Amino acid sequence: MTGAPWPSGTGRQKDGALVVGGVDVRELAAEHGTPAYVLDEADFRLRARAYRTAFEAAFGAVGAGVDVYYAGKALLTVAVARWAREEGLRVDTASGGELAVALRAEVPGAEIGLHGNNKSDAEIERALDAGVGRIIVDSLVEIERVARLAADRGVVAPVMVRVTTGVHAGGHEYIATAHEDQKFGLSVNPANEGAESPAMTALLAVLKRPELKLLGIHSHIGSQIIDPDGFEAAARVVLRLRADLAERSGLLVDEVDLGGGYGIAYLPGDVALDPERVAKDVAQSVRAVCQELGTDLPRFSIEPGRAIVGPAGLTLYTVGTVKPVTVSSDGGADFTRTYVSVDGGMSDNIRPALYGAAYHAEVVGRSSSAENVLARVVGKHCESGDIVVHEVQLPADVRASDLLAVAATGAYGRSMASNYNMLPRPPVVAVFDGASRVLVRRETEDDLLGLDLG
Ligand SMILES: Cc1ncc(COP(=O)(O)O)c(C=O)c1O
Ligand SMILES: N[C@@H](CCCC[NH3+])C(=O)O
Repeated sequence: MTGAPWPSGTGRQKDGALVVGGVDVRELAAEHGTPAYVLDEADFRLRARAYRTAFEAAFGAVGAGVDVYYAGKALLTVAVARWAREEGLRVDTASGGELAVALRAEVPGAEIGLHGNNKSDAEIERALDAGVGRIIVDSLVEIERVARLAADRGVVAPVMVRVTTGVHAGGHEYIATAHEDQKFGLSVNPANEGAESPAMTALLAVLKRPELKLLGIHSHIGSQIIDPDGFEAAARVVLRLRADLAERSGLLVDEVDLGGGYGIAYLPGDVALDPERVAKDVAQSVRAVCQELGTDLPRFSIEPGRAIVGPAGLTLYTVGTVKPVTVSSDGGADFTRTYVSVDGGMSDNIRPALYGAAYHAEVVGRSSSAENVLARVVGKHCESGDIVVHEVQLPADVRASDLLAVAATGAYGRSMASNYNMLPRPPVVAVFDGASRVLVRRETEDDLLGLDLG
């Protein structure tokens, strides 16, 4: 077993045990316990480099520069932020907490972006004090607040305006972000015919404030996108808005950010978005649009998160209760589904419950010559929707104390984890070149009880 959806270089030993980053998962389980998030450092670096080099090459070829920001919301630890930076990426943050991690990792402020549809004054102040390279503003009221807080400090805040292009893309309604009826950004479409669009109003409002420097326009259309057409469509809308703004104000802004959203393989046989292909397609289309509009090419940036860290991670669990359940099906024959319970669940991966996300799992501590059976991997929470993998074929002899790994959990697993049912959150363990290292330690009951003041 090698290749997607597992980290590159993952394979089986002769006795059937899975090896990731050169480390046998049985060793990982013995040393760090389960459940554990395992992160293949080499795979992360490979993907970070692949995105940077693909976009630099494609955009360079059409005469445009590009910066790649790693979207920290997918998974941000101090080491991960350092890896991103060492691979030539900047870091995109979406809260004061993420900003704190990036700063702890000594990412220079100038290489950090701050997002958020509801930033607090404290978060904006922290960003200004850290000298972040850009604050992506999300509303008219925020423009006024950033300007006021910058004025208090006697600084000029570099800002981008997040716009919604109306391009609908992404794997699930909750992760599509550029349609009209949701909370992010300012629409490029006017509320009434002939009126000014909220996006244009915001851009002009920024230009009026001497405490703000308008760097450019930002668009993020959604997440887990497999068809690159959405990026091209959104780029076209943003470049047109940029040209309209130049006509209105005389200023052709320098930068355009196309956001993140690059899709990955979750299941065997899934095809991930190819960074080289999407970079080439988008670069060629932005050159064509700029030619049509008669404008110079801006500097571009992108913000991939999932595509860098998702496939680099897997979650290692120990199997507990195994229960065959007879399922009666409407009109068809009854069938048996084997419920395989593991020692984590929706607290370490909420994505199946939240988005109906599909994952792949294998028994990884041994080989088995048993036939496969239809299985459902479930967690240990008090919730019937606590499903880790809806449907997967597992060997019929799957049993308590087996190690089970779920692939492609690097993104939005740990970062969206909770303590539901007072479960301590699992550690993040990096593997590299035959050795493992804890990046974030396992929580303990004392950690949780320490928050409870009685
Ligand atoms: C503004 C912004 N940038 C980047 C990302 C990262 O997205 P992904 O992890 O899908 O690349 C997101 C999340 O969807 C986002 O909201
Ligand atoms: N959390 C989402 C990604 C989108 C969030 C960022 N806007 C997921 O797990 O797929």
